[in-house]
Amino acid sequence: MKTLVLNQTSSFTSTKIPLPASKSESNRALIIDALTNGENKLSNLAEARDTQTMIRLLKENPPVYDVLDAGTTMRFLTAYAAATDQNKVLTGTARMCERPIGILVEALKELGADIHYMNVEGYPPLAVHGLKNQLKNRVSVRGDVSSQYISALLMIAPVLPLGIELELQGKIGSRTYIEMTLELMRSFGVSYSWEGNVIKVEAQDYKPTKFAVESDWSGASYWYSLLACADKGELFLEGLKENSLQGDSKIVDIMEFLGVRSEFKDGGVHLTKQPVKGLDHWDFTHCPDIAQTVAVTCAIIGQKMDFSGLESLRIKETDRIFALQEELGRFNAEFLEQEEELFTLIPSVKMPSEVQIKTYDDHRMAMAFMPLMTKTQVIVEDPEVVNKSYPSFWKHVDLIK
Ligand SMILES: O=C(O)C1=C[C@@H](OP(=O)(O)O)[C@@H](O)[C@H](O)C1
Ligand SMILES: C=C(OP(=O)(O)O)C(=O)O
Repeated sequence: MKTLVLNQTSSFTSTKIPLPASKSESNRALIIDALTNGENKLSNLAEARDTQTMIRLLKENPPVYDVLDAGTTMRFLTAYAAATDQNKVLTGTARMCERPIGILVEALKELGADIHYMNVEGYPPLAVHGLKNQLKNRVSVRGDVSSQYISALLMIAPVLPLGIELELQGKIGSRTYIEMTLELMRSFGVSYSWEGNVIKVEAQDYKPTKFAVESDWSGASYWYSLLACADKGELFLEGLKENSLQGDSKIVDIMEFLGVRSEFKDGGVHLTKQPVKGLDHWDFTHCPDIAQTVAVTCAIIGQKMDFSGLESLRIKETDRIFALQEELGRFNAEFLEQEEELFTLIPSVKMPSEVQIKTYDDHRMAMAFMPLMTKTQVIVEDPEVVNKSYPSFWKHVDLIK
């Protein structure tokens, strides 16, 4: 097993981090591009493996779409293959084949798609045989499992002969990602309405557009955490906007309580340290990807805090609740389940002189625990796991002096 040693560094001078682009925005822009008649100008597409996989599969158009471990790529390409009436097998890593997709597949089948589960009902691999005749336009989908099913259906809606009326049932998780999808669709000339729990998109053409992808706020969160945990330092994160399409920009508000001040100027955000105001509770329903970052930060800076809205964490790249509990335990912090879906982070009581972190095939486990290096020597197992969203992550860690 390959490992990476991070030597203890508790203070650093001002460093500029050339953040990578958002894989969420990139993967949406790529699907919309593939559905547009005419030429779009997409710039700053993500270096993330999830995005590079999307680019390669759309370009080479092989009979089998192997998405590896990319959730959005799996869900968006399933809807895309159906809407463009193609015969495709969709598969991925062993973990991808444990991540549910039944809600999306059943909705596509109701619309008229011919899709079969090749192994276990409700999970990849899938055999998609296109959508020849659209049977209806109104479908209901649960909103509490993954917003990616909803985004996938919305993006194909304009190119279906009858459009789609999507009725969202129950609690909606990751709502900011649905809003991102609709905003991107609007940027490409498509109109929609969202009234109550119904989103309506009529049949219409995507218009060729210039679209520049913003830097990645999920990736930015690890640098906020590093500064929150350090004794001294300043950072400049390039390419971030104050009004972002990305819900993970909520990290600005969270870190305002945990000791990091943000100032937007010079085409990015300047981070400086400020006194910790403290934070008792945060609901991560609409920003699940930064829950690990915040848990590790609190564990290191001594902030006890309640976490809710973590329901989707068990079906991501790994069971992120279990992984957090295990790895926080390595430096004597705890992530306690208090009652259903409420967790309390109990900060570290004693920091060992060296901590070895397992990463569970989850890029966010590796990146979230990096700031531990402000307090101890850290050994990260399988550091290349970051390639899923942020291949240059360790190179950027090297910039910190
Ligand atoms: O649509 C997207 O780009 C994403 C939506 C979220 O997933 P869920 O909707 O499954 O929570 C998020 O966790 C994932 O990293 C990216
Ligand atoms: C959950 C994630 O990605 P996906 O669901 O697209 O695999 C993530 O990047 O944290």
